[in-house]
Amino acid sequence: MKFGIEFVPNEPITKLAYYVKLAEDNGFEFCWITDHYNNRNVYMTLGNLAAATNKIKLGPGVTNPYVRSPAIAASAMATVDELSGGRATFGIGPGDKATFDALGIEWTKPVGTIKKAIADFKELTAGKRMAEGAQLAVKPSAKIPIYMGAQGPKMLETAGEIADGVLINASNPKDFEAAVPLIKKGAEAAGRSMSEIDVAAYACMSVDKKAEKAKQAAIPVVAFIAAGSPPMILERHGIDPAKVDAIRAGLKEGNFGAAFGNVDENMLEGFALYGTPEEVVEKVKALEKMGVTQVVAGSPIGPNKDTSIKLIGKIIKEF
Ligand SMILES: C[C@H](OP(=O)(O)OC[C@@H](O)[C@@H](O)[C@@H](O)Cn1c2nc(=O)[nH]c(=O)c-2cc2ccc(O)cc21)C(=O)N[C@@H](CCC(=O)N[C@@H](CCC(=O)O)C(=O)O)C(=O)O
Repeated sequence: MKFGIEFVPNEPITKLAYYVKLAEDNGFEFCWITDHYNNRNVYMTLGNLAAATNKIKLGPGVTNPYVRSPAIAASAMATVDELSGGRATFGIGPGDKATFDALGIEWTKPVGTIKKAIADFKELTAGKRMAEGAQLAVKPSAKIPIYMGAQGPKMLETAGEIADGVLINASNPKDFEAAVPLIKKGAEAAGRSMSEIDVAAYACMSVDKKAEKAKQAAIPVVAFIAAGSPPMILERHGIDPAKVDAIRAGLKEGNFGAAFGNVDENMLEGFALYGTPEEVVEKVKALEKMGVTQVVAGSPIGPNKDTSIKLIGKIIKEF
C-alpha cells in the first residue's frame, strides 16, 4: 500500500513545506496539492515544495483543463519535474461546477474534454508537435504519471482507459466496491490490466491517540462532504437525508454548531478514515481488500497535523 498526503494551499507555503518535508520523513510517497482558483497557485506551491524535499512525489491533486489549457499544464509540470529532479506526478479532474460558475467558464462535455486534455498532455510532454503547431521547448526527464480525479461512472471508466492512477474522493470500502469494477471495465476495454493503475482513496483522514479527538476533528469536514453528496451516495452509506438537509441549512446560515451537530456515526464511517492508529490500520486493510493501492491522507489529517503525520508514519510501517 502506498501513502500520499493532500494539502489545500490555503496557508503560507512555508508552513506547507514544513508539513510536506515532515510527511516525506515519515514515509509518505506522494504529496497532492489541490487546485482551486481562490487559493494559492498550485504550480508555484509545487515549485516551492520541490525545493524543500528530496524524495516525495509532487503533483496537483487535481487541476482541470478548463482553467488552464493542457499546454500550460504541460509546461508547468515539465518545470516541476525539473525543479524536483523527476518527481512530478500530474493529477487532473473535470473540475467542479461552483468554480466554473464563479469564473464564468462554460463546463461542457467533461468526459470528452478530459480525454483530449490527457492526450494533448501526453503528446506535449513527449516533446511532440500538436496538430495546431504547439510544442514544448522543455522536456521532462521521463514520462510524467497521469492520475485522474474521478467519481462518476463514466469518469471512472475513462480513468481505467487512459490514466496511470485514479484519485477517488472516498474513504469507505463500499465506495471502492462500486468504483473498482468501473475502472476495470475501462482498463479492459483499452486492453490494459488493473496492475497498471494506482487506485487511490483520497480520504478525509483524522488520526489521534485518542479516538474521540480524532472523531471531533473529522466532523466539520464530514459535514461538508455529506452536504455535497448526491442521494445515491447517502443511500449507499445508510445516511438519513433529513439530517443532511439540516447540515445544508446550518452551513447556508453559517450556523456551524447546528450543521456539525447533525453529523452522525453513519456519516463518519461513510466519509472518513478516522480513529486511533490501530483502528485506522484495520480500516486501511479493508480498503486494500477492495483494490485500493494508495491511501491519501486528506483534510483534516488529525486534530494536530504534526502529531497526526507522525502517527500515520507509524501506520505506514504496518504496510
Ligand atoms: C463531470 C463529473 O465527473 P466526476 O468525476 O463525477 O466529477 C466529480 C469530481 O471528480 C470533480 O469535480 C473533481 O474535479 C473534483 N476534485 C477537485 N476539483 C477541483 O476543482 N480541485 C481540486 O483540487 C480537486 C481535487 C480532487 C481530488 C480527488 C477527486 O476525486 C476529485 C477532486 C460527472 O458528472 N461525471 C458523470 C457524467 C459525465 C458525462 O457523461 N458527461 C457528458 C456530458 C454531459 C453533458 O454535459 O451533457 C460528457 O462529458 O460527455 C460520470 O462520470 O458518469
